[in-house]
Amino acid sequence: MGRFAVILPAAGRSSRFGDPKQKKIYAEIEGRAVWLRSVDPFLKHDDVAQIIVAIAEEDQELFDRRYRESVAFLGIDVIVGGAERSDTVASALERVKPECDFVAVHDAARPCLTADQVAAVFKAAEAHGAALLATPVFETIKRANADRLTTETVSRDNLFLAQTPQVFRRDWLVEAYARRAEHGKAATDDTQLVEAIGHPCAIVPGSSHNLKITTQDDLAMAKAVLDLREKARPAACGHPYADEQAMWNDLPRLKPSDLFGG
Ligand SMILES: Nc1ccn([C@@H]2O[C@H](COP(=O)(O)OP(=O)(O)OP(=O)(O)O)[C@@H](O)[C@H]2O)c(=O)n1
Ligand SMILES: C[C@](O)(CO)[C@H](O)COP(=O)(O)O
Repeated sequence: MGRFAVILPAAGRSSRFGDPKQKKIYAEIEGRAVWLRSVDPFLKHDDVAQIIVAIAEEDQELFDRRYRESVAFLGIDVIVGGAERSDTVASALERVKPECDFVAVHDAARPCLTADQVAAVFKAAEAHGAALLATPVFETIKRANADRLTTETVSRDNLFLAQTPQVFRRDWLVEAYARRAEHGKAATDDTQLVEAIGHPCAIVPGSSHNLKITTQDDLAMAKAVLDLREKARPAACGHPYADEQAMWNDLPRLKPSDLFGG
């Protein structure tokens, strides 16, 4: 089995979140910060050897004050990120321990990831060298001009929405970052850079529930997802599903009474 380092980019500005008092990753859902919820599913995985959280320079004092004990207890390494997401990942990559042969990158702003999804994307990365969670595009895609008038309908065949975690052989990701200047424009995710050096990345089925918090609406949605998941837990209500993934697979066909009795 590989040894995995996990990088959580958490150094963004939350400019689209629209809350001047608090960045999205520090918002709390049922008393636990979004960034800590994003770390949680990795803590359950035996092959995780290191977790690195990269925060913004201006958040250092707040982070230390609020999370010093959690960080020490969980053995998390904290570093300062950069101006763009890829700068943040590049800095974190330099801190990965030598014994880690795979690196997972997961947005600190995706708090609804599950341990089963982590296990699936780790396994695919071991098999293919690189893997990411993604969901198929189900809606009709329009291209518009600057006046917001549609000009074209784009085929959605084989189109996917990229999520995180994105997991790579360490040597591939290091090479991709070493050559990122060749890429031309800023990469919005890490698979772009790995694809650019010639390595396809395997798609592992994600879920719309693994959403990235960008706006306040997304925070409300993440709260609803986690609330639903908490209520649907087998131990909480004694429904017949012992395995969480089996329950999620069946969810579209279930009646509320199957989950909650009555
Ligand atoms: N310089 C940056 C920019 C982004 N991120 C992180 O990358 C993830 C995805 O970025 P995004 O959702 O765009 O976050 P923000 O940059 O904070 O949001 P916005 O673009 O609205 O300012 C987030 O966990 C964010 O903290 C980062 O670590 N360093
Ligand atoms: C990495 C990512 O979450 C994959 O969907 C996304 O690309 C981040 O995008 P943003 O431009 O930083 O919001």
